[in-house]
Amino acid sequence: MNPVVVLVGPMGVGKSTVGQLLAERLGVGYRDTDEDIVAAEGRTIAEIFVDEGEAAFRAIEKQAVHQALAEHDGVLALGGGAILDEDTRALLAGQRVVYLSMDVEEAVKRTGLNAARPLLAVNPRKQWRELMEARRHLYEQIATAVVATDGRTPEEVTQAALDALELTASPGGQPPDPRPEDVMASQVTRIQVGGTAGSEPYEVLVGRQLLGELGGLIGDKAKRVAVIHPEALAETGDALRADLAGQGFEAVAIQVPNAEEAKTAEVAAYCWKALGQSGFTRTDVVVGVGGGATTDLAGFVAATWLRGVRWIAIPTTVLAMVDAAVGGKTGINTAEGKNLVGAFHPPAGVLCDLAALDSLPVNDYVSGLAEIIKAGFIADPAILDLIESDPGAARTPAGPNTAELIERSIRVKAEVVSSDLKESGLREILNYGHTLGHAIEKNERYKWRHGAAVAVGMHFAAELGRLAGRLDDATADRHRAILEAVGLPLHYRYDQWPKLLETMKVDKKSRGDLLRFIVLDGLAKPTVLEGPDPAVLLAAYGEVGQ
Ligand SMILES: NC(=O)c1ccc[n+]([C@@H]2O[C@H](COP(=O)([O-])OP(=O)(O)OC[C@H]3O[C@@H](n4cnc5c(N)ncnc54)[C@H](O)[C@@H]3O)[C@@H](O)[C@H]2O)c1
Ligand SMILES: O=C(O)C(=O)C[C@@H](O)[C@H](O)[C@H](O)COP(=O)(O)O
Repeated sequence: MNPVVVLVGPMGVGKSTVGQLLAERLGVGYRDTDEDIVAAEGRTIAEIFVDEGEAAFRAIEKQAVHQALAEHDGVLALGGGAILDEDTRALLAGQRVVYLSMDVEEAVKRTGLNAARPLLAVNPRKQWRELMEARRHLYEQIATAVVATDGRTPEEVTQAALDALELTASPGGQPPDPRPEDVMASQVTRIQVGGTAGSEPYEVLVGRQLLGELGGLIGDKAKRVAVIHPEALAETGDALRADLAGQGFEAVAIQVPNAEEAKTAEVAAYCWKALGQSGFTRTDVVVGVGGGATTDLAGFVAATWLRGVRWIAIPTTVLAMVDAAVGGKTGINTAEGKNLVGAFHPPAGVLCDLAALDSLPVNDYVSGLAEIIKAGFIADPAILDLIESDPGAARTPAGPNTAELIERSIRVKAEVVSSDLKESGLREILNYGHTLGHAIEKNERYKWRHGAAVAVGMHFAAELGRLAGRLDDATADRHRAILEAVGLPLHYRYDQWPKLLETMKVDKKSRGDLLRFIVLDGLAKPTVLEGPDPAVLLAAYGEVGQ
């Protein structure tokens, strides 16, 4: 007999609450090995620890866990340290195991100085950090699904576990057959970028709990690590710095302004100064954690310091995950335009931890959908189908297709930049919607979200394609429908056209006086439209301007 689901994770993560909810939803029984121990011993776990010490408790626990694994066919929750035992881990291999995770701050918030939890009686933050460090890889080793609990209600965690395991709730019904082979999907996805056309290969990882990968990416040559983060992620930046310091690096956190305010020469100079003052050498490493503005800046700082040092991107917005952090375009804005100063400098690795998206404001989340939709129109129409199947769900990280949308979009970008890193041809297709989009951003002094401007820009590009006789009506109309359905804008001020046109003339795709736009010849058939008739351009803007 095997449990349908085994729940593991640190103490206080909510295994009992979620376990009972899961059991209810699956129509099976619930059992908790900590409760078994307390009932059999007639003492609390804290009392066993105090009376006999941890080793004796672990022996009692091992026996209780092995018995429950053999007897129980419902949902089984294990104590936080049960996985420390090698035989127990071996028994769990091949079973459906869900690791409920939480970060250290959340753990301290939930359990604090709770004396009933014997391992955390003093200095809880330090103890938690050590406990997590020691156990995280063991949880991950045996887990078939990892479900983050931070900021989620027990009901949301339960649903996430069901989704991750692809289990259907069947209240009162038969428990599903365990299908261990179908649960690996929740593991980390690795997408390779580069490795062709003379560029170094690197990986984009998509999943949860990925920070354990950071040390390996930094490598053993680095002595110093600079963590560049925006104001909004001050705690994350500092926690990363502290973790890296704990691993023996001289780690500094460099806080920069949120969003586009970070992409200036002044902020880049501030970062250079911080690197200079910390004695940053060629073997040291920059880590950029944040949205696309932060990763663009961090990559640029890494590209320019000592003419180029290693950097790692930890994107925390959907837009940065699917686009900005991948592909090595780094840069800053100037008063004259968007990204006018920059360098091609690919990262050594990209860690897309989906849990980061839970704290992202909805407007920033939706802004990222513009680049996902772009990837759909230029290369992978399945993306459009997924969004159209439930546009409301696409607006939130809890939607059922979030990981697939992100991974598909990254694959589009990875394929393009792998064959044309420096934009000598094919890579221009990634600029779909950006020619007008960037002009709008500049006109708004970079106060508009990038994705919103790109959405208007894609609407314009679709109308331009249609009026130039390239794009069929159905595909052009599909632009409006899908952008509108997810809540992205389609229109901009009509009276601004002369200014926008002037800005577009210095777009990076322009050659001399020749304006160049990416348009579609059909769905997923991007092409370049050179020197369009000014009357056609104005007519296309007539559809967009209001
Ligand atoms: N290099 C490229 O290839 C490329 C591609 C696409 C876009 N970009 C650039 O990316 C930028 C836009 O990136 P963006 O949409 O990620 O915006 P952003 O970086 O401005 O982030 C949006 C806001 O969310 C905050 N934030 C980030 N992560 C958060 C989180 N997890 N929780 C709460 N708040 C969070 C940020 O501090 C910021 O205030 C633009 O500058 C654009 O030009 C670059
Ligand atoms: O990676 C690319 O190439 C792109 O064009 C992706 C765009 O989504 C992105 O906004 C990029 O920063 C634009 O680059 P730019 O060269 O037009 O500034």
